[in-house]
Amino acid sequence: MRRFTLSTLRDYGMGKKGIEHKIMDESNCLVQAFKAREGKPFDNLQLINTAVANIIVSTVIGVRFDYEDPTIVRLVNLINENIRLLGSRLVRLYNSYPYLIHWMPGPHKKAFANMKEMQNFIRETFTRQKKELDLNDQRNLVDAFLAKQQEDKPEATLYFHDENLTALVADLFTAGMETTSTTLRWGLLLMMKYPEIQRKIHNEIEAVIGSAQPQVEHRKEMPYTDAVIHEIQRFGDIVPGSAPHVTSKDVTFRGYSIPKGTVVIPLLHSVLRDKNYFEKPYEFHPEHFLDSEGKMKKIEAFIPFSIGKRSCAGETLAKMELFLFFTTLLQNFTFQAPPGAVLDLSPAMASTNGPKSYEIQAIPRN
Ligand code: HEM
Repeated sequence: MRRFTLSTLRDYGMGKKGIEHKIMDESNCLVQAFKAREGKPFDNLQLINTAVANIIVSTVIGVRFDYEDPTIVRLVNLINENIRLLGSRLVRLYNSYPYLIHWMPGPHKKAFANMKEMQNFIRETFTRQKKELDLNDQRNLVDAFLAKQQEDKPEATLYFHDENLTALVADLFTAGMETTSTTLRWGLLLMMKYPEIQRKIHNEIEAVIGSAQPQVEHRKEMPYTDAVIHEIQRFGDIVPGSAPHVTSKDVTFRGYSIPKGTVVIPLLHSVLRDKNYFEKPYEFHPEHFLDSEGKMKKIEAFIPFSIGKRSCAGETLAKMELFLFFTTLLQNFTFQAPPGAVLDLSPAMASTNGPKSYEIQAIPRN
């Protein structure tokens, strides 16, 4: 399924110019939506979520939605609520002792109900294109999946069944939306907190891009902005426990024997905060990623997408989104905190590490 997903996402634009243009267009829509706030304080959660969701939604089903469209708003709200519920104390306890907690009332019940609702919603809204399927003109990932269903091979019934289609689309929407938008929201919060860093990015944008549209090829000429984006990901540490894995055979690791079937939780958090690699692990310090000449420095402990065979399938897409959305927003705005606002950099409680809700002022730069 991973192989199918990666190659199909690639066929429909991921990692190509096509997706770059989609993100550039979406960044411009986001700029317009921010401008409509006229420099007044607002919470950027819904707008950033929806803009980022549009990229993965359009790759999977080939359409984009306006930011107020009830379909995308509902999708984003369901994902957000689940991310929040899955991080609650009782759900964490449930994950360790499911048999004990299962019958008790609590957020785990709501999380299950929500997941069901999301799957129904996805089934009804996003995957009902069987009737329109033209095998000679496959338009997106869902079409490609439905075409596989019709092949005369054992995989067609083993893997490419309707239930897996719904699960795959739900996973892609969740993985593709929440992570990138949370990182961008950390980024804007940090820009308000550290105006001098924001100023340096503005200067680099002026020197390298001017008033042109930011493109991925600008990144190699913008080491400071690149270093800041890396540091946002390191400091934000948004998936501290990666995804749980299970050993597929008995393993001996550094003298410890781990039997087959053991759940292993790789702590990306401890690597992203390793003082052997990062001079100031608990501070926001973009210089971690710059050498003495101000050039980008590669650090092997920078692993926010995890590593290995099952590392993030959307890494290339995510990096492109982070650079284009972030740079386009900073090209157009100076971000500042509303008067009297306290900028809290401790994460909110959820299954990913997102910032606590905050208000921001986007002051147009031209
Ligand atoms: C800043 C953004 C992102 C971060 C930090 C991130 C991080 C991660 C991490 C830590 C994992 C777990 C890897 C493991 O199990 O070892 C993962 C898995 C995954 N991510 Fe991302 N991700 C991001 C964006 C995206 C995007 C945009 C997509 C969209 C296609 C995506 C799709 C996936 C998928 C499909 C998996 C499961 C891979 C598998 O199990 O084989 N991610 N991601």
